[in-house]
Amino acid sequence: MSSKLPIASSKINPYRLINLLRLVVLGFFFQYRILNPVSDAYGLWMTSVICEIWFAVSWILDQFPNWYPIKQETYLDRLSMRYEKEGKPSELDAIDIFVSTVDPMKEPPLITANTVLSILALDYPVEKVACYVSDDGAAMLTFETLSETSEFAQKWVPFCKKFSIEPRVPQWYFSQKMDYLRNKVHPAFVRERRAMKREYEDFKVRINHLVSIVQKVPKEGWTTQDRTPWPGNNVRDHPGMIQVLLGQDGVCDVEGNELPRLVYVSREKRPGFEHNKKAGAMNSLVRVSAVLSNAPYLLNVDCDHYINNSKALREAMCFMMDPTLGKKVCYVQFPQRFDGIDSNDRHSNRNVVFFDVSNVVV
Ligand SMILES: O=c1ccn([C@@H]2O[C@H](COP(=O)(O)OP(=O)(O)O[C@H]3O[C@H](CO)[C@@H](O)[C@H](O)[C@H]3O)[C@@H](O)[C@H]2O)c(=O)[nH]1
Ligand SMILES: [Mn+2]
Repeated sequence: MSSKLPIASSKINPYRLINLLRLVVLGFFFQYRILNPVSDAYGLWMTSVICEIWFAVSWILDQFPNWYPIKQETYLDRLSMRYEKEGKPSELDAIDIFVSTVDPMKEPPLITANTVLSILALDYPVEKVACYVSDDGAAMLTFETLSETSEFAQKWVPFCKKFSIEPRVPQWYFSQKMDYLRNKVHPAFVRERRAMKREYEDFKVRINHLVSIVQKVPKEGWTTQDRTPWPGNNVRDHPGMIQVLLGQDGVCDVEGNELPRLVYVSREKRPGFEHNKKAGAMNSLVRVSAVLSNAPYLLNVDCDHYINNSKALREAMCFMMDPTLGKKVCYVQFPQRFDGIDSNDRHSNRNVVFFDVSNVVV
């Protein structure tokens, strides 16, 4: 196969035009209603009839995209062929991944740890992945959790890569009710899986222990292991904190392979300054990552958005690094799926149409 073939393809989406049309019609209608407020019964009747007609037309317009849906395809093998030539270092572009968290009591540390593990175990050249965790809660609990996570990753990452585990999120992987031996041919798999499950349970207990300790804050505030006070003891007034946890000093996994970089960041907070929530956190991560790894691409996830497909970065790069399509694409949005939905599904999280059908790549 020629390496000149496109690595992603995309057809024009007529939906944009239809939406524009709907907006224009709706705009005219509202303008008409505002200029001619109704007071009599006939006017009210007319309004409801117009609304009904409009919703019918609108529904018909909604059907068009189904007749000619936008179709996007990625070709992972071609991406590899083009940018990962045998005997040469990979030419895939580097990606900095941002994870944000605030309050470890509302966003449990075990969830953040799982998200980070799913990132560290991604199928992408390790030297091209850097994971930055923004802690807006300046919580020592989050810091300690990440430190434990970096230790556990040294076992979890090689296990995932050796046996092509999916998804690379221990909590979800071990709780799946499926035949985990399917397609597994390695004789050591069962043994190593059992050992890894035990390791994960130990890890979970260590994190639970950390969570239980922080329930009672000492009077003088937290102190770090070297007895210095934790700089984030005052959440609203503290200096910036940056700690590289993986990806330096030659820390390798248990098989001797390198791991992606993992960095803890808690931006400076001072009273009287607007911190702009997540957007502010993302801004400071852009600055920190620019100094440390400065990758040309960024991936942004919340602490509870774990990556459920180890090839996700490659999928996105098919669009970004395609010689023709890549020039027109500025971001790729991944569809969201929800786990642990309550039985009544109050927020309609099982409805995947919004993410799967109207998902956009612009
Ligand atoms: O001061 C803050 C406040 C929030 N966050 C983080 O921002 C993310 C989203 O905040 P959350 O309150 O959890 O909003 P959600 O409704 O759960 O998230 C959805 O809505 C957000 C706001 O539109 C988007 O940013 C998210 O990506 C999207 O998943 C979380 O990771 C937070 O940890 C910060 O880093 N700093
Ligand atoms: Mn959230």
